[in-house]
Amino acid sequence: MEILKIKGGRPLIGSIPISGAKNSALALLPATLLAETPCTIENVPDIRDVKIFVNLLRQMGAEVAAEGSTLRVDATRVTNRPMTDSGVRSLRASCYLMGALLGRFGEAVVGLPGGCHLGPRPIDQHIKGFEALGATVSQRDGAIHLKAPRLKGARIYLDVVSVGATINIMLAAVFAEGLTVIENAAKEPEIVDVATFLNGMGARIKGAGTDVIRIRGTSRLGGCRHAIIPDRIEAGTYMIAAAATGGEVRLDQVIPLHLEPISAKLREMGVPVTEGDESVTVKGTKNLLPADIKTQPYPGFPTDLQPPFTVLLTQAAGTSLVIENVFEGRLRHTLELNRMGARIRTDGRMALIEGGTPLNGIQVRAVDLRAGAALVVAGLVAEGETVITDIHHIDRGYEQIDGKLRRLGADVWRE
Ligand SMILES: CC(=O)N[C@H]1[C@@H](OP(=O)(O)OP(=O)(O)OC[C@H]2O[C@@H](n3ccc(=O)[nH]c3=O)[C@H](O)[C@@H]2O)O[C@H](CO)[C@@H](O)[C@@H]1O
Ligand SMILES: C=C(OP(=O)(O)O)C(=O)O
Repeated sequence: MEILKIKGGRPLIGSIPISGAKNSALALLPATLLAETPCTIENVPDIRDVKIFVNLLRQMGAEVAAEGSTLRVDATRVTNRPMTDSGVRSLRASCYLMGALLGRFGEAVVGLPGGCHLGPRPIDQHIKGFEALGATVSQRDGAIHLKAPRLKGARIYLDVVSVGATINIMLAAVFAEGLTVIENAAKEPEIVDVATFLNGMGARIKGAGTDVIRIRGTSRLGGCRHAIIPDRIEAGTYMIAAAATGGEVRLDQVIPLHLEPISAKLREMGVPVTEGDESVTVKGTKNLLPADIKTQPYPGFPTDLQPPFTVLLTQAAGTSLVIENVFEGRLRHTLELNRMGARIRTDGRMALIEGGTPLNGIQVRAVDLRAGAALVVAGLVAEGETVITDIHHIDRGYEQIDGKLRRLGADVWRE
């Protein structure tokens, strides 16, 4: 089991490129199952979740060839088989096999998805969507069984704004007869990326990025070439780390508009953020103001950046409030941060963070992906050496985190 060691106290200085978005890549890979000819996907992040998903595609009979960060996926010889192994159960995005296999074969057996433990993560809205399209859905032996001899377009209102349900319904609906309308759809940039990819394959999807998405069914899709959008969560993590260490960091290959919820919050705290065409620069300040964070679906403040942002708030001059509106169990990182010297009190979905608390390097455990990212930021700020265990969680979503941090002058290594 690898660990990360960080000697804190050095400001991050310099520039690094941001990789392709995890949450796009993990939806585009299953989307390739819908194409009759090979797809080429550029800017694929080299992260653990992608490797696991590529293995799942290979298990199903797809040919996947990599050249640098470009993947060529030929899913023409894929056969439908129950997908229930540990890879499926370790990924949240494996739930997209339901929509993609239902769309392609009219039936699917897919194990219940995994992903970060953030409290309950139901899939009732995915199922509501599949049923509205005409599928029968049942759960047996830890797997979802779906069947629909013919999918028919329908009007589907999501009771909660869900990234996963929006994408899954899009995947199933591209071959549904007639018009499917998703109302109260999620608006994340990754959803727009998936719709752009599917449209490149020949699908007819309109409205992605708004809360009403219209999908007119088609009978065939072909492969296409597509470059994944930059990972706004990876970028946001480094923006936070730059601010927390009082450094100056330029992030290249980003879409500044996607980072606006984070840039706006940093500016509110007195941290200058400047935007180029495809870059953002964050300049740390000694006088960090406190701020309140309420996580929301896009374009609100992203839940995935709440854990690392909490660390920044421990360094502000005053008390800050965090309200985690998306996942009820996403404050577990605060326990480890308190062991490092933070003073954070939690109550349900709320955390009250006392600012101006020095952090000390100790051994801590990454309980999930972004809790792990929070500990990395804490380690960069802390006095002394921080040892982070269970870093396989961090590797799920950050490409070469130690290498990128070293390029910015951090004293961090993997053992
Ligand atoms: C692989 C991937 O893209 N993961 C992202 C995706 O997760 P994921 O797609 O799982 O998150 P959702 O947007 O679906 O979840 C949002 C909220 O809706 C609830 N819900 C969701 C579906 C459902 O059927 N019923 C239901 O009640 C969830 O419990 C949660 O409270 O979006 C989250 C919210 O931006 C991010 O944190 C994750 O990084
Ligand atoms: C919650 C996350 O991922 P997943 O949905 O894949 O568990 C995340 O990326 O922070």
